[in-house]
Amino acid sequence: MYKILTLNNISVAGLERLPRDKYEVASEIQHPDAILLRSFNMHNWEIPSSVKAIGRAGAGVNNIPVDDMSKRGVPVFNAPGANANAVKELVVAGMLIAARNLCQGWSFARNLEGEDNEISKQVESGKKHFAGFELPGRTLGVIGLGAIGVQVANAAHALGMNVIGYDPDITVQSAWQMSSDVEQAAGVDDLLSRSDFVTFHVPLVDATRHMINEERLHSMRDNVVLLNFSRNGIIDDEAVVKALEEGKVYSYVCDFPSNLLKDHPRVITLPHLGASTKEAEDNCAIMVADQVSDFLENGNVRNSVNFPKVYMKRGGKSRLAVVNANVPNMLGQISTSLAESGLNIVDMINKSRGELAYTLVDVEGEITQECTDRIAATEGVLSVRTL
Ligand SMILES: NC(=O)c1ccc[n+]([C@@H]2O[C@H](COP(=O)([O-])OP(=O)(O)OC[C@H]3O[C@@H](n4cnc5c(N)ncnc54)[C@H](O)[C@@H]3O)[C@@H](O)[C@H]2O)c1
Ligand SMILES: O=C(O)CC[C@@H](O)C(=O)O
Repeated sequence: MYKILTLNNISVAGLERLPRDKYEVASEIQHPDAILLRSFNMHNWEIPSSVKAIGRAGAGVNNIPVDDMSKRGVPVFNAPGANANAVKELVVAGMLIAARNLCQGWSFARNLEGEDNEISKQVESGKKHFAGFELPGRTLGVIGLGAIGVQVANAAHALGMNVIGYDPDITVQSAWQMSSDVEQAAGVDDLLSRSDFVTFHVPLVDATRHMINEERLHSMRDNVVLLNFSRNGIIDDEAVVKALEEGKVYSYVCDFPSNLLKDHPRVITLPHLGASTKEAEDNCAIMVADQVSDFLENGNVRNSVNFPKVYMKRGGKSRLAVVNANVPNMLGQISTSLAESGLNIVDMINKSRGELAYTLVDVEGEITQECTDRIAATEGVLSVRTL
């Protein structure tokens, strides 16, 4: 029986992929084999030594100590693209909400008082304060052209906007999926100087932290609208509030409320709703549950942020899964240990990623505890499992 600890609400559609005869799933459980989570902050939280895999039912993994997990030989899985449509829809909504002053107008309407004919008069005299502008012909800058950025770029283009994108590491897959009308910016500064709206779809890492600061805000067009559905920390919020007060920035729409932002009249904060649709929650949970169970049961690795992609169809009687340092002669030592136990190799795959290497070996006979202990004791081996 595998034990799965959930640290956030994970959609039932995903949990149903873990059958009860093989999996015990709970939000409190001792010695879990794997953890499923969404935004729970795992930094400064003691991850039990029994954990063999972590599944993030979402895209961003900045809440998980990925480097520490790599040192322990534990793969971290995520769900690339599974919530991209949900975020795209919210970005489009955010542009419209900002351009048409919908929050301010709604708040005005909700506070109207008096008889209906009096309300009608206030509506006609007050609405001039909420006049907005339209999207076609305006330029949207998209920073980060991965699963979400590409969908946002295509949707904005379909709405008649000019779209400029920047991503130094765009994948071939993203490039294929993106409208050929999306223009490539020379860099962040080039994009910022030409955009009426700027939206961010990058992971939070050292290189993206405070990518929008006071200096960059000055280089932007007047009345720019900023949208941050990526992560708190990518934009220097204090600098944006200053730029809003100076009239440089028109509106700031983001998914990360704070005391500084939540009551500002030109800031619209939402409670981290980007991925909060039934469809996205189901997609993410199904994807990570499948990936984690395939790893626990078969050792296969799909969509890991720290492990190489490894898939091997089951053959032979038993399977050995070894995580080790990516140094010479590990494979030689593993196969020697198997040979010393009289085990014949049926199939084998070995892949590396950075400092890690991962091997699956199918053998004809039963792998003994003595054999796994010998492999586990080999210098550079981080973990060994028989499956
Ligand atoms: N608000 C939400 O609920 C929500 C939901 C999903 C994702 N997110 C956030 O959005 C981020 C992006 O998600 P995704 O699914 O598109 O991820 P993704 O990995 O598909 O795309 C990220 C893209 O950013 C690019 N990138 C990295 N550093 C860059 C830089 N310095 N400049 C420009 N581009 C850079 C990468 O090359 C990649 O193409 C996630 O990491 C997460 O933090 C938020
Ligand atoms: O789980 C969520 O609701 C948010 C997920 C989102 O931030 C992500 O990075 O995928």
